[in-house]
Amino acid sequence: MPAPTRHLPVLDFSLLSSTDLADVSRFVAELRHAALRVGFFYVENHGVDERVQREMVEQARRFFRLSLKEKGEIAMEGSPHFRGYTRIGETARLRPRAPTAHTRAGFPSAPQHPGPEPVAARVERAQIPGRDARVHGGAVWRCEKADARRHQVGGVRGTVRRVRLGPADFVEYRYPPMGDEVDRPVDHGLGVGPHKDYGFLTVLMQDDVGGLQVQTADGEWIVCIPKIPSNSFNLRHQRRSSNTSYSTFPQDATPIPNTFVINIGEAFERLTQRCYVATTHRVLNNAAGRDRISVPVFFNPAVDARMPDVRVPDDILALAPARVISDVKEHQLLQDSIYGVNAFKGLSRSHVNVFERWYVVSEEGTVRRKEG
Ligand SMILES: O=C(O)CCC(=O)C(=O)O
Ligand SMILES: [Fe+2]
Repeated sequence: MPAPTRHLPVLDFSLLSSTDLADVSRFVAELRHAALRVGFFYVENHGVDERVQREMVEQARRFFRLSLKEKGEIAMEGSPHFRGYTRIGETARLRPRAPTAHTRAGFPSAPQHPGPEPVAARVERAQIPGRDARVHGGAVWRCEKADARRHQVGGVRGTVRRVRLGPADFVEYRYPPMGDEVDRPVDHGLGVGPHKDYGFLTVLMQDDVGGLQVQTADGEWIVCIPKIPSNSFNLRHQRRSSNTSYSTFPQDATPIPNTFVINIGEAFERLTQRCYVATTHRVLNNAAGRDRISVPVFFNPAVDARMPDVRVPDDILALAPARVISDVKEHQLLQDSIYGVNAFKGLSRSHVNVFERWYVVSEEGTVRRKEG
């Protein structure tokens, strides 16, 4: 098995639309390599207008600048489905030493469940000053383009299609810098601690501040410099790297303008019998003195979807990494075949206050909604 790579690959998404099949095959081969060996990669030439991306980040900034009172009106605590605003330090305040304690504010704004759920509906309809609904629509990555080609990526063609998808889960995050006087990060400096995403695929847009880090299969939190041979950005890094070790680099999925960062999640890992491993990642509060804004879109199975048992071809299984070291504990990983059961457990761990407000655990250990 080849050694795990220390570069985050950059994939040219436009190859997928090429009329030359060799381009398409190249893209698929690179995608397979990126998903198998790194679990994290950038895409460029994705077709989403830069103006829309800028507007999206601006919109998130505008949202986070609203008063705590305004944001509090759509606080997550009001939603049994873990939708809505979480303020800076909420998890840190509740469990300062817990690994889930971190310093960021978040606003998951897509409704998770169909049907009448008053708070989710309120969040969806909320009249947020300066918010332009068209930007939301435009910024969702054009996945259907990839889907239309239906290429076999590592022997799981058709498999993902057997799992019913939920609505894309759209979140805006703000990470204050270390030393922020008002929103002081917890001392360990984690904007969000080591974790794997729960679902299939995460497509992340980030501003230019940086702080996202990736853990390699050998357990190191390393330098993930993008590998773009023809790009001047990377040439700068390469020159600096000529006689230094990787670890002297900033250990970030360094922002590259006009790219998205993509990673696979635990649902994909489970579905492929851990052949494609969801990569552990974290975000550090930065020392740059500026807020960082990120906008991940999570593509997940529907909450009530059952993950099928899929036979992964032997030649693909043979490519699976023999051993992956991760800061995420095994027992926190997808154990249940119903996707939503796992997602619920994860959300309950991260948002203890929301869980305690809406749910009780019976003596036998079952969880149910509180009455009234
Ligand atoms: O903000 C980021 O860069 C990553 C966020 C993240 O990993 C998550 O919310 O799952
Ligand atoms: Fe994540």
